[in-house]
Amino acid sequence: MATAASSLTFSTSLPKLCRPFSISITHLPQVSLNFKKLNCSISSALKISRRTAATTTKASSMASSGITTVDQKNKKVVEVFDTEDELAVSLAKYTADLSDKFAKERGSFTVVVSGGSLIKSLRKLVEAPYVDSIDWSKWHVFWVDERVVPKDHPDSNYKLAFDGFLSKVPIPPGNVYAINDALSSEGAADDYETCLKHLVHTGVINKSSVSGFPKFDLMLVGMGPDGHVASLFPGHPLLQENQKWVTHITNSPKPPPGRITFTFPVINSSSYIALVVCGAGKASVVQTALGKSQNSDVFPVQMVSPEGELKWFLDKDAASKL
Ligand SMILES: O=C(O)[C@H](O)[C@@H](O)[C@H](O)[C@H](O)COP(=O)(O)O
Repeated sequence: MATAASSLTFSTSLPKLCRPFSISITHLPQVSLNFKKLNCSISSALKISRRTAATTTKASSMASSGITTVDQKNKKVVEVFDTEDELAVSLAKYTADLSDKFAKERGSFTVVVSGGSLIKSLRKLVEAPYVDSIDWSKWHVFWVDERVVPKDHPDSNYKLAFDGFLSKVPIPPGNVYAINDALSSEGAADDYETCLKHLVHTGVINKSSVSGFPKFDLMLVGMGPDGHVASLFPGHPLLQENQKWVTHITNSPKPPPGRITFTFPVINSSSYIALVVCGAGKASVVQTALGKSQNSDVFPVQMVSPEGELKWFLDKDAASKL
């Protein structure tokens, strides 16, 4: 495991983007919307089965542990856990399995994280058996969105991930791609996009043969109570961005206002997306996205439709209206 240090210098091999930076750490340290997929009833669209039993169960009883629903056509899986702790155990295994798969297949594993409660849900990865069994040297870590603040600021998604996860595993520092926080929001977004282009060019990040956008191996993302993902908020024009890989927002409804964010074409080119949603405050949006709600709003989370597999990790509170 990585050890704490009072001052760490992270550097990347990139001259322009993801420039080398220092941080002092005191304590250790194709947007084509497929509306056919949206608002469909789970009972009609998904094959529902118990993971641990051979019996078929009804959609209305989803809110109990170990129930998996599979939409084979759209490669969508919904799993509901009794507790967030059980969810975290399953999320760690899912991530570790994909790490093994991609490390073997392509010699690197490109992982994108969000901020928010997701980072806490990754805590089992830094425990046995995964902390010792995962080949962390193959990991390359990116942010699906970042607040444009210094890296040691309490609002920084980098700091959140570093304190809760990255400082506890031996990922090579040069494989951790933080934003250049010396730039404006617009400059940081352009800089991050140039960084991604370099890494696609050098083959670290795959490129989608379908969309032409970067194809990350795994995105681990949360969802806000308003249905936002990354920094793509309901009703915002950025939802329609279909050219840029990374864009910026200066009026985020969730503070702080200045952020960069991946666009939907990048998100939806992914091989795997784990959408991690916990808490009763998110149950209504989950119901609209996955259940029988008559709500005609289209939340950003409903625009998540990767080339590969989408897996929802829900706790029973978030699934309580299904
Ligand atoms: O920078 C951010 O604000 C996050 O990346 C954001 O997109 C987050 O993932 C969701 O808001 C869910 O956050 P919670 O899980 O904490 O509700």
